[in-house]
Amino acid sequence: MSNAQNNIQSLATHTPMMQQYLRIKAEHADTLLFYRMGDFYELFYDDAKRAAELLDISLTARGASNGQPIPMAGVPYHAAENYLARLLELGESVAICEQIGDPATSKGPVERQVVRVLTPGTLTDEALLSAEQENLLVAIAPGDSFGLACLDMASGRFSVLEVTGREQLRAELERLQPAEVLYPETWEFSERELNCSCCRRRPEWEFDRSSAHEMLLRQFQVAHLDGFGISHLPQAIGAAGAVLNYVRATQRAALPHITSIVAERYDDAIVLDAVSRRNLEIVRSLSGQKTALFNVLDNTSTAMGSRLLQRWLQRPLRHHQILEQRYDAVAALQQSDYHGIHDYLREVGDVERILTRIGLRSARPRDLARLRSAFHALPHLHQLLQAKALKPWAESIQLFPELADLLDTALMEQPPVLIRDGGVIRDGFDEELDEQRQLAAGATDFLQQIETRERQRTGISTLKIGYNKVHGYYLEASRAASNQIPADYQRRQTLKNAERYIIPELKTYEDKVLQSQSRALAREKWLYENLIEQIAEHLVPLQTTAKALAEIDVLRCFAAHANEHHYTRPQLSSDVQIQLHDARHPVIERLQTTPFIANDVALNPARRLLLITGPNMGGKSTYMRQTALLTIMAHCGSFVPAKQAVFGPVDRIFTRIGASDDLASGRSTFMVEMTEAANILHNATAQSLVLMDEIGRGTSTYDGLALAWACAEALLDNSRALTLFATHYFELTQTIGQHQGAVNVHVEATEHGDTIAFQHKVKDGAASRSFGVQVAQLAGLPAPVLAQAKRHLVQLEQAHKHEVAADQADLFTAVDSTPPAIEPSEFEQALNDLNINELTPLEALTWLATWQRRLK
Ligand SMILES: Nc1ncnc2c1ncn2[C@@H]1O[C@H](COP(=O)(O)OP(=O)(O)OP(=O)(O)O)[C@@H](O)[C@H]1O
Repeated sequence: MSNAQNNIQSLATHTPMMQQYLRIKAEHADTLLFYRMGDFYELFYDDAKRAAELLDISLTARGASNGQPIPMAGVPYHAAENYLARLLELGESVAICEQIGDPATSKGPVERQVVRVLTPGTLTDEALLSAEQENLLVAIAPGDSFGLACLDMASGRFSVLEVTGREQLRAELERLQPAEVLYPETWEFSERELNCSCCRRRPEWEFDRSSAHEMLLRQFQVAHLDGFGISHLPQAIGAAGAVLNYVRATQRAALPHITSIVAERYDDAIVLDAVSRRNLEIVRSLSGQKTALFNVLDNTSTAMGSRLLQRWLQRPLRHHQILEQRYDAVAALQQSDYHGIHDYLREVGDVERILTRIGLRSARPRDLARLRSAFHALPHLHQLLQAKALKPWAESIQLFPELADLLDTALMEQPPVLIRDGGVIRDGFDEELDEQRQLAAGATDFLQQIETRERQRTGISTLKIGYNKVHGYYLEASRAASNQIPADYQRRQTLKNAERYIIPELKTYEDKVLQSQSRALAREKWLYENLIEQIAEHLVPLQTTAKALAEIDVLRCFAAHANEHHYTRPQLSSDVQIQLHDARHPVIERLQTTPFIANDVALNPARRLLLITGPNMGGKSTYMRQTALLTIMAHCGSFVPAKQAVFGPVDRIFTRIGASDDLASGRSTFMVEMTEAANILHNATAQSLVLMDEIGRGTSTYDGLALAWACAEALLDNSRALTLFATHYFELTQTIGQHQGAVNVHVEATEHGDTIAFQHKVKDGAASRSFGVQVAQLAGLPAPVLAQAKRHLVQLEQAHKHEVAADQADLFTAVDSTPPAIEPSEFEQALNDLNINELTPLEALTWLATWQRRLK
């Protein structure tokens, strides 16, 4: 039991303020409570210890309550955002408890209330969010299938989906990368499976379908859910209910920016399992560096465009009609002034998130300033999007001239960050505000007149008027001038070198200044809220506009790549195939300084398995990966780096690339490899693209070869998937390579003496050798080890040949049996060079003894 819980049992023994704290804390047991005390947020007891540790701030004590010192840690109110961001990043949630009563009129502690609970998955504040990434809250409703609901709180995008089996669930979680996951408390599983650092058990009733249904109807103010196409997804509706329940509880406000919900169908997109997503380095690279496909493609103009590009890459669509529409748009944008569109989109900025803050009434003055520049950019953008193919987008973009006017007249040119101190609304916008401001300014002028007059009266040239919260307005003079102070001055404060005085006249004007200032501020806040209210009335068309702008941003980015890097419009076909002419790897061709060699790919039912052989470092993996990446790009609507590209239907992409131990789940390299292969063999269909890289290498040669052989056969005969199968088992070129539907291809390399040159060109036919030893030499393996390896290689190849001859089986005959040239060892060379005829017996013995010593 925590200290706080202990303490609440004996509330009466605490100070009144601690009683209030403990009562509020009891309702927020799992969250850190930021308790407002004047200019600080303070944390007490266990919260204080935890925050002190996580934030590296000092842990002190605040007085005592119930006879014990109270552990306390605090952060200044004005710097709280930084601390909050760090805590949320660490997966913590924070309840913000503000003073809502008036300290002047309160008896006992000022009334306080939790106004918001910040959790990693429900953030909307600009300072707490990363502009580059979506921040998703996902709820899982387990049952026969898994219902998933996913809310991007910062944009209001809400979607549901149902998947079957844990593998699909894992793949979706890998795609979504949620910031926070909710699940019913009765669900038995390991949180590790959820791929999220912040998992929360929620009461079962929050997932109840019928109350979820009711909540959704209320949220969208509709009579039934048919219009959203989610009625047939009962599990997912339960999950959506859990999301809404949670967000309501944490935000403590209406959620007007969540205006619809969409059903995603699992089969609408090319399915990528969790492993393949990671291996293909689509959005994140395995090394953590910015070398994923997304990093190369992302030259969007807005953060909302960049996030959309990630979403598209994570979920390549199978719907050819939508893809053709996107290709048409990219082609039209290629011909348009896409640099101009880029510049205007930069003016638009992250409208998507600003609109959410407008909806939640938490927008800041600079949000409105950015919205104003967006409104100014809209007519220009509209003008630039006149091409026929861009009509669907142009029609969704409205111009909002009346809101642009409103913001032009209402908002200062460069408003401050916060409305708190005013200075946001322009002069001339509101008569009453102007009047109060003039009064405040007039009184301030008068104060200045008093200062000048008093300087003359007293003869103290340094006399000046100042203000602080405790003493109000005062006149300050240096201590040296104290003998010149008139009798009507009343001393209020003594400083090291100065004295502060007040006079009755000053007090009168102080009241006037403060009153008019606070009236002006109150009026300004009211006007500001009104402004937000007026914009919020247009929330739905504004959101539609933002969505269209984000899509145009991504399509414009595709058009720029197509022009600048010679990408080609893909052709979509209803016949199963992937035909690429002169295709390049979109990432490697940009990152490496040497020229990239383009290659062809021809996969179709008659050529459904390409058995790729060739030297290490030859480019086998690159060739396979580029085929998958181009398939993904084409299915996002992007053009591709190739001279020609034709894609038939693709339902899934599977990869079995590279292997690493999965020590955490107790699986060895070989086990991981086989589990991934099993998944492919169970699930691949004739429309799947399968990449198999060196399957079987994790075990003994014959076991590995036998397994690779059997897997390739199963892919050819059962799944009939389009397969790229890279191997160093050359025996397979004679077995699988001759199978109907399979074709041998190889990456070219030429040997020059002891070294090897890679051509990286993929050609029909089988390769004969791996050149492993030569590649090892390039890698800097010590010369004696290399020489030894060459000798072993000859022995092994000869033994292998005899074995095969003995079995009279020609199946495993090495394609190239010429043993590589072997360099004599140093000893052999020395022996060879020895002229025995010229040696005395003693010299011969000495020579022998020297070599014996050396070899020992
Ligand atoms: N088509 C190409 N054009 C230019 N360079 C290439 C090409 N393909 C590969 N390379 C270069 O060769 C390197 C090795 O390629 P890759 O990893 O694909 O070889 P591999 O055949 O799979 O090797 P291994 O059998 O050792 O796994 C790449 O990192 C890249 O720098």
